[in-house]
Amino acid sequence: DLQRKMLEDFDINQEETDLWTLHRDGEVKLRMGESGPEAEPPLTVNQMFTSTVQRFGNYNALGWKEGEQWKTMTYNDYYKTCRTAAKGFLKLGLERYHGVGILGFNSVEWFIADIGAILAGGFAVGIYTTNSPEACQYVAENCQANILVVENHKQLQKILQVIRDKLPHLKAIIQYKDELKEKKPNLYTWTEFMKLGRDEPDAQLDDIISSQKPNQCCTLIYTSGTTGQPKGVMLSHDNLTWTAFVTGQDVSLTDADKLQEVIVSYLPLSHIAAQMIDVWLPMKVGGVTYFAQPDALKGSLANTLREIRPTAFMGVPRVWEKMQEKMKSIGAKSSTVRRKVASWAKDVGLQTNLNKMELKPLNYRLAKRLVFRKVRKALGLDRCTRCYTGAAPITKDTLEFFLSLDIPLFELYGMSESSGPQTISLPDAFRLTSCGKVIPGCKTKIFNPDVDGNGEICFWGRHVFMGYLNMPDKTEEALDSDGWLHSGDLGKHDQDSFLFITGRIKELIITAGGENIPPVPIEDAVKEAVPLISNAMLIGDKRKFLSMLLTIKCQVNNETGAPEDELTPEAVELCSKLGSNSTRVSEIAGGRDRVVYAAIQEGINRVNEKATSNAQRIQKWTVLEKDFSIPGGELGPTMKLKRPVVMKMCKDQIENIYKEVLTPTTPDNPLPSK
Ligand SMILES: Nc1ncnc2c1ncn2[C@@H]1O[C@H](COP(=O)(O)OP(=O)(O)OP(=O)(O)O)[C@@H](O)[C@H]1O
Repeated sequence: DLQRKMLEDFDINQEETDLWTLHRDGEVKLRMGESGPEAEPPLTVNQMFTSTVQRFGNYNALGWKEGEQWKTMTYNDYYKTCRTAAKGFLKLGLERYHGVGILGFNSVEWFIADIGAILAGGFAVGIYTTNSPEACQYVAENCQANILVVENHKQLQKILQVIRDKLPHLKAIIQYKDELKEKKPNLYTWTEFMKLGRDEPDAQLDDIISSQKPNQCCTLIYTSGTTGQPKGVMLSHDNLTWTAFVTGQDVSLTDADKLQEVIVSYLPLSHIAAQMIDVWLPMKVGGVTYFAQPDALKGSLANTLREIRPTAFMGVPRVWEKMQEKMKSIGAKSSTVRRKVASWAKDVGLQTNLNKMELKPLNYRLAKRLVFRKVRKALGLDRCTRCYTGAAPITKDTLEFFLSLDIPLFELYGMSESSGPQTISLPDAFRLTSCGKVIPGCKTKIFNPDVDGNGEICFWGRHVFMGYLNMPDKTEEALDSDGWLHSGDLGKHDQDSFLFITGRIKELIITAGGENIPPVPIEDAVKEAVPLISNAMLIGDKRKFLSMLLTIKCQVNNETGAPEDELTPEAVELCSKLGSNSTRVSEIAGGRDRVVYAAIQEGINRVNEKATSNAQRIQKWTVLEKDFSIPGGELGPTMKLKRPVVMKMCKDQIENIYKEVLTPTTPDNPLPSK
């Protein structure tokens, strides 16, 4: 009854709306159920926020560092400031269902702009800081941004480059850090912008807020483009508030008055995982979010974690891999005794955790005292009961490394199109390499399973998005007529309903001979066989045979994150073990280092020996002059390979590979030969 009343109050007519829409002002049917979490009354963002303010108004909501000092803001002030920002946006001419693009590193201003945009009836739209000016323009134009909020002069310059004639909807730009280097019309500092809002009366904002419905769009998440042009994923108020509710319950987040949850915000906020974990989940339970420094991923994150000691922490696989590499290199330098103790403890840790012993044996307790506790303290994870990984596949090696240190990494799996999570692994529901079980109130279906139970993973629930803004074909591809979201990922369930991801249909290679080949297992096998390799990309779509682009492990520029020519110390050591003196990529690429090339060929031969068919063998390969990177554009923000981009960038090398060929293949002679 409460449910019906709420729907009536919102003037939501469930019968007359579809499960999806393409329009910025569209409404969708809420996927509500009769009981359980599906029956939870729907809420707008404003309702969720004000309910938390009522309960936890005097608790800290946000924390940031000024000089050496951490400063905080309470929920009361957080809400007031968001309203001020909302009034500022309205004053600057933000129209209903138009974008406020936010381009910058995580900060208080980022959150306030995001929520301010929503309260004012606009769309909050995160833009990746690594985007080129053209990519920023694409997003800003696609969401019809009236306002752009940029971090600093560097980001401002990108917008100024594309502003002329190309952003007809844009009315104002706000820069939230640093002084303005030059005055321009309609360019504001954060202080000037907030002053605008403070002088505005409340009536217009209150009218907008009271007209908002949970089944309308409030946020656009742009996909990062691993599968093509970014798409604007429309998320409704209900998508965000319900997903925060159900996920918070699933992972047992505690309300602020019991034990306040503490989060460190550092992953790109334009990604749904970071938004859900840093903004919406803490808001649901009255948690506090502290902002890391902009150079977090260049090294300062470790300090922030030690200072803040989060109670839950999520890293994309690359973050955990980097921690693993660092710990290994520190370990390698420590004394023999320490190394022996650590190695013994790790054996104990892995065994105990793998066997999930309820009663922890004595040697485990000893290992905990001698090693595990110290490691956690050094990482700043001593009170972090939940460490998560997700957004991209992680290797078993990294999972086992952390498990052996008594730090189980709980996997999350989901998409922007599912407001974040679809499955989560939990302390009492954990299988190594599985990404857990479906979150409560949602369903997973394996579509078209093969004999092993492998098929496309499909999602259903109130977390499923509204549609892609103005993209009928893409929306129809993603959502079938019953409303199931087709993920494009391959996976299967074990007998206990744990989901295992086994590949991505979206990146399946279909050779000219018609064979379907998932590239990731082959790429991983090559990386494992040849430790010198940093990245590998399999080529072969519509081609007669498979080939591979390889990059070598090299140093990364600390400032820009761009790959350099110099090899990593590990790579230099590997070369020297092979009998090569190379210390730079340029000494290897293009076949210049025969010794290294021979070793790579040998590794590839070993991988080929295990290939399930001739068509799955790598016939040719080449080493590129530069490693893949985010600033280079080959990797997305969660370090997933952007295959279409690499295909374009390496067009010439790829054509070369397929040029000087080889006798054509026939069914009788599937292996091309010279
Ligand atoms: N735990 C996980 N293990 C393996 N893969 C994962 C995991 N979590 C997410 N993924 C992958 O990430 C995809 C979702 O990515 P996301 O919604 O962030 O899109 P994106 O990277 O921004 O853009 P695009 O649609 O261009 O790939 C999933 O479909 C799946 O392929």
